[in-house]
Amino acid sequence: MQDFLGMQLIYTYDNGWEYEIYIKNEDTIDYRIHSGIVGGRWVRNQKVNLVELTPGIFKVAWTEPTGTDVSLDFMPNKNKTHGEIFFPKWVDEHPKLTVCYQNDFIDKMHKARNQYPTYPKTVVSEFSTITFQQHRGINNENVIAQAPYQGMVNDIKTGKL
Ligand SMILES: C=Cc1ccc(O)cc1
Repeated sequence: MQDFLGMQLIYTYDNGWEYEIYIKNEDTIDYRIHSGIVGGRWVRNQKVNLVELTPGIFKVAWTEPTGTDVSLDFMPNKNKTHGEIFFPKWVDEHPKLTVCYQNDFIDKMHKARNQYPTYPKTVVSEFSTITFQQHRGINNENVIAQAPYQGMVNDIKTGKL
């Protein structure tokens, strides 16, 4: 578990969506979405349930202010993850409403999830390939500290960021 805490990972789902996550501590993540239907969205200090299922394999699961539920399995030693994402109907219909630095728009997310329909949900079930991983220490506020931009992943991978 100590190896996983503090990790920054960038991974591309088989459907092409590119995500970045920072495992900030034993119950907190930050993440950034680099591409996909909600590309541009980023979130800090999301509370999660994090468990080590078996040595080297981790599950991270949470429910978001949007009503979206997420359960991710990380296999860092195999450069693989698997994600189950349960989108309420409104996020599927209005994905761009969620594209923001969510921490500044929690009230807007709560209003939208009450105002728009939840059901039927859309479940996205995808494997991904981890293309980058590095240890950044626990509770490092500098890992995910700005909005995603075109070319950011390259800047991270080449050490410019
Ligand atoms: C909806 C959030 C979300 C964050 C990370 C990830 O891999 C999938 C979904």
